[in-house]
Amino acid sequence: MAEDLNNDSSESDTFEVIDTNGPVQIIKDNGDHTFTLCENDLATILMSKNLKDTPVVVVSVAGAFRKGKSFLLDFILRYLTCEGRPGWMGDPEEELTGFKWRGGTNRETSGIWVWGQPFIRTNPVTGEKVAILLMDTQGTFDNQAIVRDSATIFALSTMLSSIQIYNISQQISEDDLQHLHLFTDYGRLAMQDDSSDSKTKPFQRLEFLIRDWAFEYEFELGATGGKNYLNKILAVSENQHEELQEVRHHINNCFENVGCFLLPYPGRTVASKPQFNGKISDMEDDFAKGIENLIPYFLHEDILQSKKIHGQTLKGKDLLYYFKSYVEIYQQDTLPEPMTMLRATAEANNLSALASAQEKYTENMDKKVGGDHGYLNETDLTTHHAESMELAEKEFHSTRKMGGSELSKAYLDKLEKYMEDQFQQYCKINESKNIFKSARTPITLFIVLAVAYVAHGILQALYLGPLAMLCNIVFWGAMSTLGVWITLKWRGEQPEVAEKIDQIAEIIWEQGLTPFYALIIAAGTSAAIKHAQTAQQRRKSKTS
Ligand SMILES: Nc1nc2c(ncn2[C@@H]2O[C@H](COP(=O)(O)OP(=O)(O)OP(=O)(O)O)[C@@H](O)[C@H]2O)c(=O)[nH]1
Ligand SMILES: [Mg+2]
Repeated sequence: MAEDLNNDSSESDTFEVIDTNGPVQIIKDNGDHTFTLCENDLATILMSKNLKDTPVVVVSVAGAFRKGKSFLLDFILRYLTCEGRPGWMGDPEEELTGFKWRGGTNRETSGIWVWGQPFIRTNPVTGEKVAILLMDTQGTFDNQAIVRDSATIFALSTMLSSIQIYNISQQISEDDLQHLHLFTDYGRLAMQDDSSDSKTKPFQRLEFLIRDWAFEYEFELGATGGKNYLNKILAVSENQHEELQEVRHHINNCFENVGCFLLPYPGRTVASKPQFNGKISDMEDDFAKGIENLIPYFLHEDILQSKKIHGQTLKGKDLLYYFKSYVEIYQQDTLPEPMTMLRATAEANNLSALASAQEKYTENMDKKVGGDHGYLNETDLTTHHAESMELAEKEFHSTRKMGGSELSKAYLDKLEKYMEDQFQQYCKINESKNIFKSARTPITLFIVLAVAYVAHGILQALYLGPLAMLCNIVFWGAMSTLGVWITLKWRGEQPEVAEKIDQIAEIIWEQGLTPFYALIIAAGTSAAIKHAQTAQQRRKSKTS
């Protein structure tokens, strides 16, 4: 039934030939929270003669770090290598090799690895010939990873596998479900495709694998106990909190099939002896039996299903394309940042404090500078802005927030920037209400034409013909500009031309009329003072 797959690179001679006789890293952790696809190495495997046009079954193991994922994959390897024949578990004294695994606290697997030699099988039920590809992943939440790293690896392995084995220690906690929710949603986001039918589930098969299961008296070991246990965990009831219900609905909506297998504790040697090298003789019998039952449950030829995306079966060459495009999506900045619950809550707190502080500012500004109010002089406007800022900042500080002062400071800066921007808008609105200012252009033009008219008359009387002519030109120039301005304003056309006229009028006003106006005011004031002094002197002399 099985065929040996020899990598024939004749059709892939654009790739540098690599040794595919063992684990091959296909996604590299760059150590700076970014990942790179090892395209050449992946292409060497997926574009090989036998795999390129063969539907692929991708078996992935993902979950928290240091929980025996690579160790399990090495037993899957033995099963596939022996084609599942009796005794496939091997010699009880044989060392366990394949994907690298070891004890200790430091992470072993980094990025994503696949076994370089896929296994060809034919499903006896469907007659479909498929190639099985084993995928080992970096554990989530190791001490070097941020949430995005874990989410990226988990999401990529879920998106690109047909069986995702979610490896969990001891029992399924709400935490495990929340993480699954976050990671698969991160995957679903990257997979979003307008052409896809939103009713089709994005992922195929999810298998919870519970290690060190200790409650055999409640749920028996193996797939049956696992199924019952999972039914209990994923049950949705009306009196459950909305958040719990949502996670459960999400899992059901994301995966076509969900299963669970309960595996017992492997014994102290496996769990904590540094000398342990994977010998079956060092394992508890129950555990070895569990492994023996578990792998056919996952990989029995009858239930093998090739990888499908949007309903389309993927062959080796298609999988290469999807790897490239999905990794690329995670390398861009277009996806939202997945966050820890604490960070997300803290950001939500700060955002809501920011929103209410912004509201406070606009509400208070509107009291004096809003649409219904008249023009406010510059000093009062600035004072009112300062008061509103103070009120808004007080509002921001009075809201309780998680995340500490550093995060809070970033939002306070945003608030200040918002208020400054808003203030500029308020200044413009206020300016537009200044009737005198809006009448400045016609007044200026009118004064210019009046002065030119009078000057023309005087200069003509003095026989200064050329100068009088110049005044005449200024008069008609000002008159027609005023006509154009009034027409444009009235019809609301070509505002840029009207604006240009306003600017010219402004210059004439500032340069010519304002000093003249100041002169008149000064002269008027000094005349008034003089008049008052004379009147006072007269009164004094009368009384004496
Ligand atoms: N308690 C317990 N330990 C196990 C089990 N299976 C394997 N181990 C031990 O777990 C340790 C880690 O095994 P690995 O396969 O390297 O774990 P991993 O999850 O791949 O680790 P990372 O690659 O670092 O994420 C080894 O010492 C194994 O002997 C199990 O079912 N229960
Ligand atoms: Mg590992």
